[in-house]
Amino acid sequence: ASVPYSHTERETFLAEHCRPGVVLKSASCDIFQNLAFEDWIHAHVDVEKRSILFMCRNRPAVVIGRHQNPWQECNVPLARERGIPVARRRSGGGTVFHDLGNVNLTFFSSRKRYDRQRNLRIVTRALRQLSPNLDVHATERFDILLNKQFKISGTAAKLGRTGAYHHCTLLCSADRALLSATLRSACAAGIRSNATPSVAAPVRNLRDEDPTLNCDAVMEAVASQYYADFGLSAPAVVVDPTDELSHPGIRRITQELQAWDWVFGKTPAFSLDTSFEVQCEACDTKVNLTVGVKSGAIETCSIESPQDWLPPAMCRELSGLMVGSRFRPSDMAVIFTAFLRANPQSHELENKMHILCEKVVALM
Ligand SMILES: Nc1ncnc2c1ncn2[C@@H]1O[C@H](COP(=O)(O)OC(=O)CCCC[C@@H]2CCSS2)[C@@H](O)[C@H]1O
Repeated sequence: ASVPYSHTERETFLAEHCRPGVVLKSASCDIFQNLAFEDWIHAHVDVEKRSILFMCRNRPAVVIGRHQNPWQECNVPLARERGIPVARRRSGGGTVFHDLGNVNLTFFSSRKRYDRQRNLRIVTRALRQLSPNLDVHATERFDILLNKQFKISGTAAKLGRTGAYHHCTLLCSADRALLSATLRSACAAGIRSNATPSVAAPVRNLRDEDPTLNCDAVMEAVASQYYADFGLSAPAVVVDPTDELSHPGIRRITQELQAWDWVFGKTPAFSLDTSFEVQCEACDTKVNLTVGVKSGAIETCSIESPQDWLPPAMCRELSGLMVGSRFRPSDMAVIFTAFLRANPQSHELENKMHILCEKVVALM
């Protein structure tokens, strides 16, 4: 299918269209819009005829792999508090952090020409062109390492029937403190599941090695290296992933990617076994929580508290109410409020219920 990438003149479009390879650069810094654009290209463009390199940067975001558990991979409550979206991509693999100091590159090609090492060679060559002394090499698992020890790029891929894409990150000047903080889970130790685990690695920014390197220079160098492979030279074409006219159906894809049911609801079944400290008459005591979650909904739940903190009957009733609801803060708030309305409690017990609700929500 032929696709007008932007509202450029017909001549320009035809010229772009006839090329065997084209570089597209996103006008958006929204993770969901950019992931939707990848999906859209994958579904609508005939990559047998020509290859595409799509480049974008995103505002801070955590991007998990298709078969991962967000609660295991990142600090979901912290991300929420900071307004950092968690996105689930369609490709497999591990979790990475994005911000405007991180460049994302997506290489679309036919399945026949799908070659991740070749794509990564384009990237490492471009980097060496900008900074000849840079020690950058792709590994067997398709990471790019700086000085043989620091990861600057991670890879994931999606193979279709005829077409495929390989996407990778490139750390230029990302916020490493925020990267570590968001990728440190608050409850990973208590989670049991067979979701794909990430492979944590020490990371570094290219800018720390060579202060002259920045995202724009890196994107430009990768684009020329990519074009050089086709014997071409041209500027990247700017595309707008919110343009429904040029990309019919893209809004719906964006909405699907943003939905809680996709990001959190698609988590492979898991159990969480954890405990938290609560104050009991000036001394600390522990409450245990065990939940089984399937398709984002709580299937089993048990709350165990010392009798003098919360009566066992109350714990049982609450656990019962939690079963069937979704593993997310808004659902918990509704349950705790409904419980207190139906069972008025002493001021002390009501206070304890609020504490319990806060502790449970802080895990979600
Ligand atoms: N932005 C970025 N770049 C490189 N490495 C990173 C990044 N963020 C985190 N990490 C490190 O990689 C591991 C996870 O490595 P792991 O190998 O488990 O996963 C990946 O690499 C997946 C890459 C996905 C690329 C897609 C391209 C466009 S949308 S996302 C993490 O624990 C950190 O140590």
